[in-house]
Amino acid sequence: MRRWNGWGDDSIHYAINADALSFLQARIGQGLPQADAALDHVCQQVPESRLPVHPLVDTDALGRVRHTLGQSLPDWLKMRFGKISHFPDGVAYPESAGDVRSLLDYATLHNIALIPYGGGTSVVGHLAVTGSEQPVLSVDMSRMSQLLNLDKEAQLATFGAGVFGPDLEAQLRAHGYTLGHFPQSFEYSTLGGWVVTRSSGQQSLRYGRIEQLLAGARVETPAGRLDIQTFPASAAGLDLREMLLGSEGRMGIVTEVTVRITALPACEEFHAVFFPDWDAAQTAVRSIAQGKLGLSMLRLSNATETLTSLTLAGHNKLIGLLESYLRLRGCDEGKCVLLIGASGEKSQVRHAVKSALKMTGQHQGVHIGKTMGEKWKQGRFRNVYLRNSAWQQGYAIDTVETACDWPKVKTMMLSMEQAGQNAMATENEQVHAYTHLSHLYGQGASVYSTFVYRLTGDYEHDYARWRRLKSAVSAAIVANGGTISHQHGVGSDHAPYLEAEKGSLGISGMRHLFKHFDPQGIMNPGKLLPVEDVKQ
Ligand SMILES: Cc1cc2nc3c(=O)[nH]c(=O)nc-3n(C[C@H](O)[C@H](O)[C@H](O)COP(=O)(O)OP(=O)(O)OC[C@H]3O[C@@H](n4cnc5c(N)ncnc54)[C@H](O)[C@@H]3O)c2cc1C
Repeated sequence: MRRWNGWGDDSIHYAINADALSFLQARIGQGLPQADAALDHVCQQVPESRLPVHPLVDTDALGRVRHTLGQSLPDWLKMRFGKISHFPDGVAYPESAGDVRSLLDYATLHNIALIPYGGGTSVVGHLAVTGSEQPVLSVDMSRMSQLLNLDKEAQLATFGAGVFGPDLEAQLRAHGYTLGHFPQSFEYSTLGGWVVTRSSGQQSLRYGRIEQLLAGARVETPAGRLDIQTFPASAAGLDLREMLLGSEGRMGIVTEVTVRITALPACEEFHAVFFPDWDAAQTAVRSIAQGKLGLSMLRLSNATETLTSLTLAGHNKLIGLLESYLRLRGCDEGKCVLLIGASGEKSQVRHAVKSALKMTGQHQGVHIGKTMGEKWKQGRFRNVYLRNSAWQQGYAIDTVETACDWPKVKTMMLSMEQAGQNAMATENEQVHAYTHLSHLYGQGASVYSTFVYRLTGDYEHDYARWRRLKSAVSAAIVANGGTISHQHGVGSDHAPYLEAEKGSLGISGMRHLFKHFDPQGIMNPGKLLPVEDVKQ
């Protein structure tokens, strides 16, 4: 069963090996294992629902607890410490666009705030119940998950928006296709969620971000139904897909999505290349990205992330042998690992990998074959479970990400890590910070930093620590000319930083757009734009 206060299935445990634990203890100190609040106890805190009766609305406490929060660190703190101050008043599970329309009419009539709920994997507070006089209904889309149409000639597939990643891929695979969208949250996130948060999958270099995969959609808004038609390309004025992408549930509820699919690749390979230092590695990946070689993935870890991954991998002897070999080839302390993925016809894959390896070779890259890349592929959705095990050992793991142009990438990486470490230095606490470039473009790259630090066991204290680290790293992103999010979206946690990026005219344009579709301001208030903005 899905864990209510952490990541994934509660029968899956992925322990941190003893060496990795000692490594962490040596860097940031011994963790303080935490006792979690019991689900029963939290259910008892759920207040009486303020919702009028509706046949689709369920007000039972367990369902409301399960739909209260997402997966950000502050969400975890609230769930683990049992400190949830606001719950939705009910949950609805629509099965058709007609059900969604009926819920919108009900919400409009009774002035109820609606929070569309996909898979609940948001890491930026998209699902938070803000707490006001207005009752709140969570609309869980998971029952709208069918493949509704498959046009093989145009390579388009239409799904109910609540379809989860594995189900979507299984339905396509049965016909020989893939969407190729694999965010790390793939197992528990949904197509509708991907669209409205502008998600990016690990193999976006081949398949594109969700922006490129989205062909059309059906959205039920308080003002009526919006059908966004599919065209291979169009010069007919503004592109309505762009209004939906990144709308974070503020425009309406997406009920159907049509996506561009690709025939399943005949061949897929993941290779690993080590570089002696960051500068050589960054120059190599920039050249590869700008060379448009037809790869599916490039993922470059900095030295600390490389060391952390090797330690977490276990297999001491094998890693020891690998490190001796790398040392002989000039990659010692400071080495950085690059994973290279390629998918397609065998000849395409061979050609793309060969060209990439030629370029890495020109920048002192040492190719070590496919084993490490294949291991990464096998564990790519399992590694997330480490967040649970780290928590049990008394450590918090948080991530912050951005994207910026190539000339800013290295400074951005160093500034983000430093900002996170400085934020904790006031308490004399150490932060284990490391970074990778997760998505690479000709113009620049996403910069994705992870911060591991100790929990104190006190909710207020841990929340204040998170707030301080998040603010410091976000300020560093803005100061260094990055976007406040490359792939996680805005939600409530990034909303204060949006104006720095869009400008006041841009923000008021968004405000007016949402008001057009949602005149009463009932759709996911307080996310993306502060609540009062929409009502102006
Ligand atoms: C461990 C982990 C790893 C992650 N890795 C990645 C990654 O690699 N790439 C990436 O892009 N993101 C990643 N994320 C972030 C998250 O998975 C994405 O933001 C995802 O797109 C959210 O989808 P969801 O279905 O879970 O949406 P939810 O979290 O349920 O909702 C997110 C927002 O979308 C709205 N929404 C959801 N469905 C609909 C709908 N049908 N109509 C209207 N609004 C809707 C909600 O109201 C909310 O505002 C990760 C998160 C975690 C926890």
